[in-house]
Amino acid sequence: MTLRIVADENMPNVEAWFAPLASSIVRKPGRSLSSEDLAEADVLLVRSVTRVDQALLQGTPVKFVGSATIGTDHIDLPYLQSNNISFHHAPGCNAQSVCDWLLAVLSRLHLDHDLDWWQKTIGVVGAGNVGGKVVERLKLLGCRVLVCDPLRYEAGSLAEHTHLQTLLEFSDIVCLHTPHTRDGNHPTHHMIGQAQLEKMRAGSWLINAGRGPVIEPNALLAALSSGHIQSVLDVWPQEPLVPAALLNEVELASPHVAGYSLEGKFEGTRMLADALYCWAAAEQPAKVEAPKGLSLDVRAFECDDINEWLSNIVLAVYDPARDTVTMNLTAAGGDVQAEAFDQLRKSYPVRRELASTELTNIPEALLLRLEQLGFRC
Ligand SMILES: NC(=O)c1ccc[n+]([C@@H]2O[C@H](COP(=O)([O-])OP(=O)(O)OC[C@H]3O[C@@H](n4cnc5c(N)ncnc54)[C@H](O)[C@@H]3O)[C@@H](O)[C@H]2O)c1
Ligand SMILES: O=C(O)[C@H](O)[C@H](O)COP(=O)(O)O
Repeated sequence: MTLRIVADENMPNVEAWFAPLASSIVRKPGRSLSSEDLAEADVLLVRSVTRVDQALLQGTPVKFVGSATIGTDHIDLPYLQSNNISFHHAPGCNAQSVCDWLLAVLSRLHLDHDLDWWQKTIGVVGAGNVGGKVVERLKLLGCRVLVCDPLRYEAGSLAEHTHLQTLLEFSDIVCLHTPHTRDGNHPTHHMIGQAQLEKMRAGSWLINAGRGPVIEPNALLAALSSGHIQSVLDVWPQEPLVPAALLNEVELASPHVAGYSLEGKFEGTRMLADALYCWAAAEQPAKVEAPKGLSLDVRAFECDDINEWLSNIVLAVYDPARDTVTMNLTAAGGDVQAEAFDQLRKSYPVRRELASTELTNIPEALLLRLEQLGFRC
């Protein structure tokens, strides 16, 4: 079988994985993809910025859609199903990346705000691929963790569940890892509004790396500008627009890149390749391996305080302060416009995961803590 493939221009390794199956591979900017672009396509490979629905697909020959993401809120799944279009996504591909992003955020908050996060109560909302990994890692590191995921709890796949209101009331740090949903018994659209923000402890932290519209923007702005809470945002209520008023109030800001490790991106494409080769009943080519990661000499980051030392090592792999500076420079005192936001994501520098980093010169006193953070020592 040979297939005509149209793929988002920001998806890595498409040619390496798919060339043996393809008569053509055409790359397009995901946000402006139109049905004309798909007039001669059998396969469409997208990321989260392409709305895939009847308006895009009707009248096109597309029979397979793959999204190299965990989120599926950009896909009209019932339309695809009723039109016999095969759909596959990449659950879990970037879960480790988001978990590492969060550890980097906490490390930066430790250095800048004396936040001894490993001694705090951390509330994790949404315990799927990302939230599940985050919970496991934070518990290993000694945090007291409260978990809220009513869907998994009701399905019997979560042992402990704390109601959202209680979690907000008792957490020093709240991390959101839910999708954006409007239907069902537990929709997340504007799930965190004024009433929920008021419940949060004074001076606590709200971190969102799930989906922006889970938080009601006006209520967030009010809670931040009054100083009641502090916030770190990777995803934004009106994304891809980031209003200056909100950007100026958050402590750390990034352009929806928590899942953008090289490993996460590679894995997203690999999972779609698995699905497409299986669908086409064809034999897959050899795996495209991620290049070797960074090498760091642990002694080079030495400080008297072990926690500061550990934070410096995590931040040497990835420092969210860098993304914050870039967002603020892009905004230049105003809003980050949609095109600029997309450009930041498109040109995002290579970021590696903690587990791919080779550490040398590790003193015994740090070994266990480094392993608990996710380094392979
Ligand atoms: N910022 C990024 O770069 C990035 C990267 C990966 C994923 N994400 C987002 O984070 C979300 C989580 O990713 P994932 O891989 O864990 O997805 P997942 O589908 O594996 O898990 C989502 C979890 O949220 C739970 N959930 C749904 N509604 C809820 C509610 N009202 N309250 C509490 N929990 C609820 C679900 O039951 C599920 O367990 C994704 O849907 C995606 O939108 C963002
Ligand atoms: O849903 C996901 O997997 C993440 O939000 C993902 O990182 C989004 O990245 P994008 O597809 O927009 O490049």
